[in-house]
Amino acid sequence: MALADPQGTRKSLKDRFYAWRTALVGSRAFQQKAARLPIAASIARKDGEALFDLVAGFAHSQILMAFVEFDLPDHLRVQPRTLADLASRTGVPEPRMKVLAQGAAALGLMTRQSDGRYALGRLGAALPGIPGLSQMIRHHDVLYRDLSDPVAFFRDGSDTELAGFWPYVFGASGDVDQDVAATYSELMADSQTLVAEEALAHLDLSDTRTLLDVGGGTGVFLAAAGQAYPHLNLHLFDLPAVIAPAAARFEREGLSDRADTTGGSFRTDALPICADTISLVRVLYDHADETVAMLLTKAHAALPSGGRIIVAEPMSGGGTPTRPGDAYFGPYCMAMRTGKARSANEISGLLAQAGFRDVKTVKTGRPFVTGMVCACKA
Ligand SMILES: C[S@@+](CC[C@H](N)C(=O)[O-])C[C@H]1O[C@@H](n2cnc3c(N)ncnc32)[C@H](O)[C@@H]1O
Repeated sequence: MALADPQGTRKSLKDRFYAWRTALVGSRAFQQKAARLPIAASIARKDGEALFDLVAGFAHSQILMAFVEFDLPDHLRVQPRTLADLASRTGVPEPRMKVLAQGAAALGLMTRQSDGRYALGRLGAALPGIPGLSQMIRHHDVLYRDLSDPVAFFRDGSDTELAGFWPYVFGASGDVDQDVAATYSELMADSQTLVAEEALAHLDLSDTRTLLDVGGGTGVFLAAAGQAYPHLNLHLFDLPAVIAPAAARFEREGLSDRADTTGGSFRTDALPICADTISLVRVLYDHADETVAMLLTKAHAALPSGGRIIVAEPMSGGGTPTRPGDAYFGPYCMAMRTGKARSANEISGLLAQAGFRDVKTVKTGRPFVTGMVCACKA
């Protein structure tokens, strides 16, 4: 049922209920009353804590950054330590180290023992074992600066530092300096181990003869696929400046007799016709819709009939926004200035538009590592 509002536009009953609920929850008088009622008080307290966590989130991230920068996981790896010990190991004055250690303990990175020494908490102990995580935290200084003026960032954001950190996405000709390529490839390779693990846990490649990984970087995903499927032929396509470490990796891992690389740019070159499955791991989210549409059309052309495409990358939650997809990868991709975090539905739409059929979203166990959408060429 729709009712007229004072401006003359008609509001649905749902919208009127929403306006009433929003005014009520935002009213100080209601908040004070709710704080005295048993169930409402517990909801209000939880909401208050959640809001405060959001308010303080940027300080939490910087405690995490300091925890990593001061190598605290390493200093605490073998034994708990006193503040004086940590202070002398890091060059941080003891009273300041106490503030950091207390903060890290509150966040689960460290714990404070009854003898006053500090140890690694479960999260802090896990961190060094997660491939690429410390490097990822370290490179956040760049995004942090880009977000330091969020009003300007969301309004315009035309001059972001992160875009310079990942210059390859601008390379229309695939023209990228070797040293620059090495810096980003290393970070990508470290973190790709997790992505490969997650993707392969939810994929069956037993029927695939040759897997072409487009934008495959230094070959971590292909090498992991090759190790998991001894019959699989591997082919990597990436910018010429990027592929040399992939060939070296295949050699090191004893995969060279069934692995090949092609240097080129998917913006200007056709994709090699060699595979019955093409994967795009963390590639689409770097690019605008037009580039993605063009790339998927090239992938469609390169596949035989019945061939398969796999898109694996962190995704927006779409209709159900998620913290990793929408409150991290969304702004991150916007700071890159060329791409965006898309939902599985948006990716499915782009795949269908490129001619793919049987488009399916694959549910992964750790969507903050990667989501996945697969489709077939008819
Ligand atoms: C975000 S990285 C992902 C690398 C790897 N798939 C992973 O998940 O670690 C994007 C990759 O796409 C490659 N790439 C970017 N533009 C490209 C282009 N025009 N042609 C081919 N590869 C490109 C980059 O060199 C880079 O290796």
